[in-house]
Amino acid sequence: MGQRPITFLRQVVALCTFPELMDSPSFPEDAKWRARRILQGCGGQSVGAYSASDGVQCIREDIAAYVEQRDQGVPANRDNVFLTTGASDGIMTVLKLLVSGEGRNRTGVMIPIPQYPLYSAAIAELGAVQINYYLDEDNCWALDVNELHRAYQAAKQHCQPRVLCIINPGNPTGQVQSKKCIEDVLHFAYEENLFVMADEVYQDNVYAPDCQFHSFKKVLYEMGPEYFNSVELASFHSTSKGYTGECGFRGGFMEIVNLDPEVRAQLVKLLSVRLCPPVAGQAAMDVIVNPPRPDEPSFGRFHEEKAAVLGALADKAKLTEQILNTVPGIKCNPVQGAMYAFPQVFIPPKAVEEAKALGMQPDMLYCLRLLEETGICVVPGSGFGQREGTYHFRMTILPSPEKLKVLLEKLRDFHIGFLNQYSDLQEPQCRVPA
Ligand SMILES: Cc1ncc(COP(=O)(O)O)c(C=O)c1O
Repeated sequence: MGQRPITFLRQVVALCTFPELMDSPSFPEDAKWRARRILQGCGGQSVGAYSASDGVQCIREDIAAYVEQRDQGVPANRDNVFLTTGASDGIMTVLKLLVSGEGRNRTGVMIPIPQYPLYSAAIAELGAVQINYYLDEDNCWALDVNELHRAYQAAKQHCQPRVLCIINPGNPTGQVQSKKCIEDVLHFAYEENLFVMADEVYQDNVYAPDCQFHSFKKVLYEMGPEYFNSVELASFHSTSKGYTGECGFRGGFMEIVNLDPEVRAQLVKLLSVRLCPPVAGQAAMDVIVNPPRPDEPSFGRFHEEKAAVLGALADKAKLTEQILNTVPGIKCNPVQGAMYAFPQVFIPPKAVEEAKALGMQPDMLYCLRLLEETGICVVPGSGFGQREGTYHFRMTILPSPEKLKVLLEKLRDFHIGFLNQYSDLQEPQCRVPA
């Protein structure tokens, strides 16, 4: 998408992978210092060696310190931190750990709809029961605790709901949940004895001025010791998102609190089977949790680059929402965070009929036609789940502002042409009130 890598991160990883560069004057001392420390942490002094299965110890310490600072002093312990191969690996491993039983005793996993499809795929692979709870599109994709109760009660008839997954900020929906909402969710999890999986990979991607990222861990702490010492919570982070976008490094971590020691032992065994996450990815994760400090030489450049990426993403989030909402028959909620817009599109009944005759979802027909006519690739809402009778697509806000504008204008022309072709001259209308 043309985003330039954060220099400091690449410098540290380059030094770790090719330590001869330590002698080069082109690399700043703070990058060398971090690389030396990481290499010392790797028993073999090389990122080409396996690390401990739960990750390089000094990186786990840096992560614990970062989480503690992020959460304004809420204690974090490196023993609860596990490096992972991207967040995906952590999410899959935790689900694997939690799913068991047969028939009515099979583990049920509550997931948001729309969801990031890793969850439905993992649930299918593990043979768990998927329990859908719907996000409220009319309320900026907020999570309503009444909907959690509804989904839980219905599912209890045929499985054992044990896990509650939340994605905040949301993919594909781009919402940032309020502190009150997180409190309600944690209260519900406490009451129903659910294991909470908080996917917080977009924690640095919050753009709306009236929104703020609240970690589930911090909110749990603020609810008091009864909650903080009992609710089982796994939170996930990654090098793939934020201002780094280093998804190819496959770096990530999870922090798990209140895990029973015997279950923890099983987790360590599961993690050990896959040896260790990529050590270069662990080094990249370390830079994110241990960036240059104000008294270090790379501080200025690092913060300039970080602010430029996040500032551009915020502008593009606004631009995407604004342009999409000028199109008749498209309604887009504010992109408060993450990296996507998930607008609702009106698909005329004639197009719906045609899609059905072709054996495909109407939004798939729409997205395929868009791809064929314009070369623009967006993902149909049916891939993420949506309320019956509504249609959406997901697009990223990642292209440069100039490119994004051109893409959105092409999309608008395509959409109007699509409506004209199928509409029988009726007024296009979205189900979501304008
Ligand atoms: C909500 C969410 N969770 C997890 C992931 C997986 O990220 P990773 O690259 O860290 O495995 C993604 C990737 O898009 C995501 O959007």
